[in-house]
Amino acid sequence: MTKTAAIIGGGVIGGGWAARFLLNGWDVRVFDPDPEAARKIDAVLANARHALPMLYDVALPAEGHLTFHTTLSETVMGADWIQESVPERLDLKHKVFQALQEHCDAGAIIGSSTSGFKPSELQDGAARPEQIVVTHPFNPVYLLPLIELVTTEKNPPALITRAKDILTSLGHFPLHVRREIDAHIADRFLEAVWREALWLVKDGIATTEEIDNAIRYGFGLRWGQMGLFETYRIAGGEAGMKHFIDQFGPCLSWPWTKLMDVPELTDELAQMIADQSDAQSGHLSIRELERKRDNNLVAMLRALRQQGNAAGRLINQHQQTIKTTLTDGPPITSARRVIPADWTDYNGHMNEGRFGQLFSDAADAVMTLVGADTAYIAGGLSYFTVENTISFLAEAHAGEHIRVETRVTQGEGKKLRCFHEMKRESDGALLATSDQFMLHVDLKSRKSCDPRADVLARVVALAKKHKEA
Ligand SMILES: NC(=O)C1=CN([C@@H]2O[C@H](COP(=O)(O)OP(=O)(O)OC[C@H]3O[C@@H](n4cnc5c(N)ncnc54)[C@H](O)[C@@H]3O)[C@@H](O)[C@H]2O)C=CC1
Ligand SMILES: C[N+](C)(C)CC(=O)CC(=O)[O-]
Repeated sequence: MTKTAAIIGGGVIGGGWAARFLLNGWDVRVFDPDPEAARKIDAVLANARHALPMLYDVALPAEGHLTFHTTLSETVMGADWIQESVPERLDLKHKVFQALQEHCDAGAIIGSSTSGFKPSELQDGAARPEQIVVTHPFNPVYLLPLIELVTTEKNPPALITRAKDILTSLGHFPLHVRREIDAHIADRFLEAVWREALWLVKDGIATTEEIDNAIRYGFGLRWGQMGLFETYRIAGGEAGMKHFIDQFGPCLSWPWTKLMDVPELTDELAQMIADQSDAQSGHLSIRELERKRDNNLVAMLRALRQQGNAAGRLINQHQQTIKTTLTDGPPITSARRVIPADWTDYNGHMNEGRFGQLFSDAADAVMTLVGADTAYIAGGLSYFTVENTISFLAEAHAGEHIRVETRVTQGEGKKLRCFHEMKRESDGALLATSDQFMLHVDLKSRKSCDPRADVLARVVALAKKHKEA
């Protein structure tokens, strides 16, 4: 049964949560008194629909239904997950929890997006404190995996486990913060870095752009794949972490940083920062900046997927849980996906090599269907493509949803031949075809041989069925 999420507060963060749930097949109800809320969520959704599917090599589940509601009761009634993302004011959050707990199921999980409040502060005075946890996301919520799940001893272990499972099923990485603390874990770092940056601007040491350059050309790249401690472990050389601490630890008490001291945010300082930021990025609208950020994030995350590391490993694991059903056809829908931005080239369209990749993925699906799957290959038998004729019929672009339809045109002995048609989902346009001829091989001798009897029987039956249809 389709699950339902209730989004309370549909601003920057609520919109991101709505997109994450919707694109993973949940129905989403939104409550936000702002008359502009639907328009704002639409804009976030447009970004999410462009970016999130590009992360995966398979199609995401069918989108859920999005509805807007004028009462809190209608929004939360029967919802499985309620995500509060109203402005960062404790009195407002208390008011919202009080009102929604009058109508929501006692078994529903209530997550708060709060950047800084501790869960015990949120639970204070609630009718059912055990339902309320902090689920602190990172912007853009639809792309960044981290959710800081902060709990108290009032939250039953079963609820915490369920919360982790649901977040994981959405492609998130739930980091369980077991001991609550103001601003959780990540925002404490972000604040420290931000404080230091404000000093550097105020003291005229660096502009906003120079500070951003110091991050994006250097340690920002390191942090994205190894974090802080693993990076510093390497920086200690062969002697490792202990040597690193001995060498650089004393610097922490030298006057390298202003540490806890916060510059007064006078109008003058705020204006200086705003002016520098305008000079740096004012030529792009917020939507253009978001699109640029999202495309960069997708490309970086896909690179991490290829290495099977950090957030990339998580996305690989999430993809395994997305169900794709292969049927005999004809035709077999052998691939369905979105074209990622990093598959396009200097001509502004999908590069020819990626057409080959897609047809190769389609052939893999046919192999799985006949039983020549990963276990079969690990056992030493497989198929090799020996001939492939591709016709390029129309351009394909980043963000387009496409599918490959395959007919098995020959299946006898060692021979397996497929005719693939790549189509655009939106209008059914035929983008390319591939006539692919494969031979069954023994991976040890690297010579052609007959398939295992059961695989051969399926290949023969499939070819017969497709010929007769
Ligand atoms: N913006 C960010 O980078 C991040 C924000 N957060 C947290 O997310 C929460 C929301 O922040 P943003 O989305 O940035 O704020 P926002 O100002 O963009 O959105 C807040 C939304 O809540 C709505 N709202 C106000 N009162 C409401 C009520 N009684 N019921 C329902 N909706 C109501 C507003 O109309 C607005 O659309 C805050 O707790 C914040 O700390 C967490 C992570 C990152
Ligand atoms: C600025 N902020 C404290 C609201 C930031 C966050 O909470 C997380 C983020 O997305 O950077």
